[in-house]
Amino acid sequence: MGIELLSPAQMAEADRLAITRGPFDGPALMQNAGSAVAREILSRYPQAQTVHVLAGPGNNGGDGFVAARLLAEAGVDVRVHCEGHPRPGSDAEGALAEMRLPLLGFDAFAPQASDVIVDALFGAGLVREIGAPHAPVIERANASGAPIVAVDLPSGLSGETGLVLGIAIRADLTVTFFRLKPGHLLYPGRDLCGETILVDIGIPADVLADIGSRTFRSVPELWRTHIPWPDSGSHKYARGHVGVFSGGPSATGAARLAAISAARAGAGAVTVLSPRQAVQVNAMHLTSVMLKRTDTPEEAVMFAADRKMTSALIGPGFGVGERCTEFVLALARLAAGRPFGLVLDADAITSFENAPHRLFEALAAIGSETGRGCAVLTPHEGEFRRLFPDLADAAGLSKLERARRAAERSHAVVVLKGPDTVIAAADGRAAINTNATPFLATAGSGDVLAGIVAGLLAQGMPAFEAAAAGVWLHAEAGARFGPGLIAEDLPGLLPAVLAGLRDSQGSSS
Ligand SMILES: NC(=O)C1=CN([C@@H]2O[C@H](COP(=O)(O)OP(=O)(O)OC[C@H]3O[C@@H](n4cnc5c(N)ncnc54)[C@H](OP(=O)(O)O)[C@@H]3O)[C@@H](O)[C@H]2O)[C@@H](O)CC1
Ligand SMILES: [K+]
Repeated sequence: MGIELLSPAQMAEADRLAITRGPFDGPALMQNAGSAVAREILSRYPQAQTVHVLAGPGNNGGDGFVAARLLAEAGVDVRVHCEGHPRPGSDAEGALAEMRLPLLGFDAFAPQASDVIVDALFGAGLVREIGAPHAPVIERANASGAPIVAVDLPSGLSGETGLVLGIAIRADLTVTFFRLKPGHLLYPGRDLCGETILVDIGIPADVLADIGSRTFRSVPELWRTHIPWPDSGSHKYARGHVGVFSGGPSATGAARLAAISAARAGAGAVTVLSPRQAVQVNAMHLTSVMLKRTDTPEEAVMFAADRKMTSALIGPGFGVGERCTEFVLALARLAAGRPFGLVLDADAITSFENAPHRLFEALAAIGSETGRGCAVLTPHEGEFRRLFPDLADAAGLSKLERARRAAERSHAVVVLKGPDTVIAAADGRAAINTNATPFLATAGSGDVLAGIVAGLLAQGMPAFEAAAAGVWLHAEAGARFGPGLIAEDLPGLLPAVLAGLRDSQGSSS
């Protein structure tokens, strides 16, 4: 299953290129698409009394006509509901001509819970909010209790944004073609799709080179080759040195959680940099992780240079305010002159709420050339809004696009967290993570994630890949533990997840 994600416009281009190059023309691709839908229905719902096919005015409807014909040929009672006629000369018109089943209007659509519904109203061509006569049909389908199989996308769901345009089908199964679209993975779209299966309909993969998608599913295939496995010659400082900044005496746990996570992600050495008042409490809880009293940005920078620190994490538990911004700006200056990964989370993000441009200017100076530093921001939605209020409030802008624009503006890799975490780089690449578990929504979980990313950066992993891998590793660890998970459990689960990754070189999920 390819890892590229295509917007509906890119998918239309893929169809067009495939038809131009062959071997399949438009009607043949439609035949392949419709027959995949019919095949799934026959194998999953052999007991269905009646299959209702809802067909729209475009080629999505055409897929529905093909499926209807094949199901009828297989002996299924099929009722096709449609209003209007496909565009003359379209592939859908050809599919309708071959079907030879009576066309029923939407008024005659009265499904029973024991039936199956095929939603072929709209797919990639949905361009505006759904109204009459389609909205009431969608409402009736959703209320019927019958399983719904969506062709390409649940109608009403934007394949580009994952958002609903007015009203949308709530499918049990979505059968889509060639490559997934962002809307299959971004919420609420992911919920509306039910199970999503991807079918090869004969579009050659080489059309992707012309389309140049820069959006991906974040699976190991995307970043596995950049994971920094040690070799026999690696000594501890060759595996990177991470500095994690601690808060005051009553806010030290977050830094320690992050520090141990960085170490579990493979960093050779990790130091907690602690203000004087918190040194005692940190010392009581650290063993392999080192501790350094650090009260000023100057001390931090000096220590980083002396001890060859290769990444730093600041924010978790640190405290919001001018002191935090000074540390961040000093670390950004440090990263501008050397290979150094800077991870900014929680309070390090919030501290710039009133002057985000100060942060963005500092991060711009880091640049993104090889051999220089890099920055990763790991906001949840609330923190994102503090730095990028206009993007957070832009109606109709997808999570993917918000993260992408934020990365471009901040000159950093942005990890916009949530059940569908998006990782975006300033150069336009973006990935959607898909292995999250709701059990990760627990205190301290974000500190662990930030620590893992800092640990990977310290070992020289490029920022976009390190951020994407960190999100995946964190989620995978959470999924393995399941119910009862607390953040403290996560670092200890990383070794098994990493070992699985190393042992499964070549697998794609
Ligand atoms: N040969 C191929 O190319 C292949 C294509 N394939 C299939 O084709 C699908 C894409 O087909 P498509 O481009 O025709 O788009 P589709 O989703 O059917 O809708 C377009 C129609 O809907 C209309 N419309 C839009 N929004 C509306 C609204 N809110 N309310 C009301 N009307 C609305 C729009 O009207 P218009 O904007 O033109 O007024 C237009 O008439 C793709 O998802 C896949 O299933 C596969 O078979 C593989 C081979
Ligand atoms: K559909």
